[in-house]
Amino acid sequence: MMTAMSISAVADEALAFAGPARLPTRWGEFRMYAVSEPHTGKEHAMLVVGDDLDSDEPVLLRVHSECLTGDAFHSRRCDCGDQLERAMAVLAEAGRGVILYLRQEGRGIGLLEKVKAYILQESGLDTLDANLALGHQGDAREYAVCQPMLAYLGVKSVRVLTNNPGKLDALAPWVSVVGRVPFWGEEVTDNAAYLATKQARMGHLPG
Ligand SMILES: Nc1nc2c(ncn2[C@@H]2O[C@H](COP(=O)(O)OP(=O)(O)OP(=O)(O)O)[C@@H](O)[C@H]2O)c(=O)[nH]1
Ligand SMILES: [Zn+2]
Repeated sequence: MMTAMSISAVADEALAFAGPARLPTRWGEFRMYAVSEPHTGKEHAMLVVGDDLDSDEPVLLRVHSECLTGDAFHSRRCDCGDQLERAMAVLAEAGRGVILYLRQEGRGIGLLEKVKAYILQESGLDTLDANLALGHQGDAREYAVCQPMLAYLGVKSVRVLTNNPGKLDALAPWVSVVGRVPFWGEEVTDNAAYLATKQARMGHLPG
């Protein structure tokens, strides 16, 4: 949950937006925007399909946190890459929707620390305890930047593709969250324990 201070910190900040540019994909054509956050140096992305995002009809929304290992390398330690592909397929099929791709790798701890966490997991810790053992929060992500990103697109109400109720709570102050679309990636041997831990210890809803 964001504090009022962190919400206003982002709202007051001059984000830089570039776009839209065409992004043709195997699922269909998206419009892509880049969003630069000066105070962190992070560059987020927005993928958009369809029009009239500012109408009263809720927009399908996926808020996806960066996972280089899953999204780019197709690692099966998690379900992130599969979720990203499914989100692109669902939105392209629906003909209207938004993906906010947030550069908060490793639930916000960064790639270096995530790899350290993976090594700890190889000696028996689960995904939550590995973060804690390294002195991090279990989930260090924050979603305040979603507010100006959605406002830039004119999005007023959303149906969110997620199994993480925390994301709905995080978005609720800024946009009308009218529903949730249950959303998960493929479960395989290599990610089964990870998915089980998310449900048992991190508040995730079952698929
Ligand atoms: N620290 C850490 N981060 C991980 C690990 N596995 C995946 N991640 C990161 O977790 C984030 C994705 O979070 P998830 O818990 O899979 O899913 P979610 O976004 O909370 O929920 P959904 O919307 O239902 O997908 C990405 O930033 C990944 O890089 C891990 O073992 N350790
Ligand atoms: Zn992942």
